[in-house]
Amino acid sequence: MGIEVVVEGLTKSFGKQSIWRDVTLTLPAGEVSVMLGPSGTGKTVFLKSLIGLIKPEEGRVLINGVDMVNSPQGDIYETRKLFGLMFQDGALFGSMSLFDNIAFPLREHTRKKESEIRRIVMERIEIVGLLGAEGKLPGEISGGMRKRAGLARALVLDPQIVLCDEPDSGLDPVRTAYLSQLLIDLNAQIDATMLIVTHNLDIAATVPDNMGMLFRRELVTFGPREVLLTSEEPVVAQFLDGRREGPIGMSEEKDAATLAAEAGVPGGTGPRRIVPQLEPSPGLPPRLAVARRRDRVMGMLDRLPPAAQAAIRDTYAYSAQAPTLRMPAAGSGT
Ligand SMILES: Nc1ncnc2c1ncn2[C@@H]1O[C@H](COP(=O)(O)OP(=O)(O)OP(=O)(O)O)[C@@H](O)[C@H]1O
Repeated sequence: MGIEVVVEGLTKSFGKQSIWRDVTLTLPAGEVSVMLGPSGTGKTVFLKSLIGLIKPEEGRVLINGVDMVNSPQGDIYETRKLFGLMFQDGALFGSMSLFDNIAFPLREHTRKKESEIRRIVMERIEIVGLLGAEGKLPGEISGGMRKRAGLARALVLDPQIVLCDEPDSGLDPVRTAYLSQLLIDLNAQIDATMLIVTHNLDIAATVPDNMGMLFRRELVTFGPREVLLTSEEPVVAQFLDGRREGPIGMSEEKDAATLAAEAGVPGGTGPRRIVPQLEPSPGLPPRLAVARRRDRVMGMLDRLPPAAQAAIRDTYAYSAQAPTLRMPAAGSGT
């Protein structure tokens, strides 16, 4: 099972530029979480802070008792091996075949024999639906395939925590839908704790158990998906409705005059409809996180806003009756 990630009071700036302050949240073990936020709000910096690649000035990131901010480098390096990382561009080596790209972490960080490496790599290639493409170079395949290869590479060291930085960037809506299904299938197969950074509203609506949002140097909210999806917080509502009216401007924040001029412009289009979360593809095991999440969320129900409580009750009433929202299995063309 994946490992819980506890973030406490994390604060980061670069020189005089404050990125975010006092970020506190817990990524529950084995569940899928999404971090939303307008461009430039420090989502990538947040991911890098979780693995100890960027040092926040204050706060802690606790993983299995190791603080990824303040522990000795050796402990941070060891704990980093628990992570699988998928970067925006797939970060593949252009001169290596997909097979060699995906095998790279195994050859670099383990002493496994080539036969064992082959078995692991082919297994991960199958999980991400790239069987048959393993001999190709990254330049010979589509952007969606490169992303899936990046995901396969993130999986070879059996990570217990998977971080994906904008896995949908550059993908069309259909490819993004396949990718959403792949992320849920992956969670069912490996039960890892997953954090996905994205702007994509379809991924946000259908994939995560939990959602958060960074804006104006703060974590606006983080919790069960129903909390954010029913939130009336202006920045959350604007982001989820994809509107221009609201606190988010072209350069992240609008000035007071623009906001005042917008006062009175009708906002959203009424209550948002919450679509059901995706289920694993047929033939895959159920996600173990589902039962754990249900117990966890029901235990905190009376502390959540009324709209979120109602949505959570609906979620579980719905899943008891008709547990199916599913994309076809990923094909090799995406
Ligand atoms: N190593 C660094 N040194 C100085 N500033 C940095 C560094 N890394 C990131 N920044 C700054 O931190 C801010 C947040 O960047 P980040 O890439 O985390 O945003 P983001 O929310 O991931 O954006 P996007 O959604 O556009 O990818 C930016 O202003 C960026 O210039």
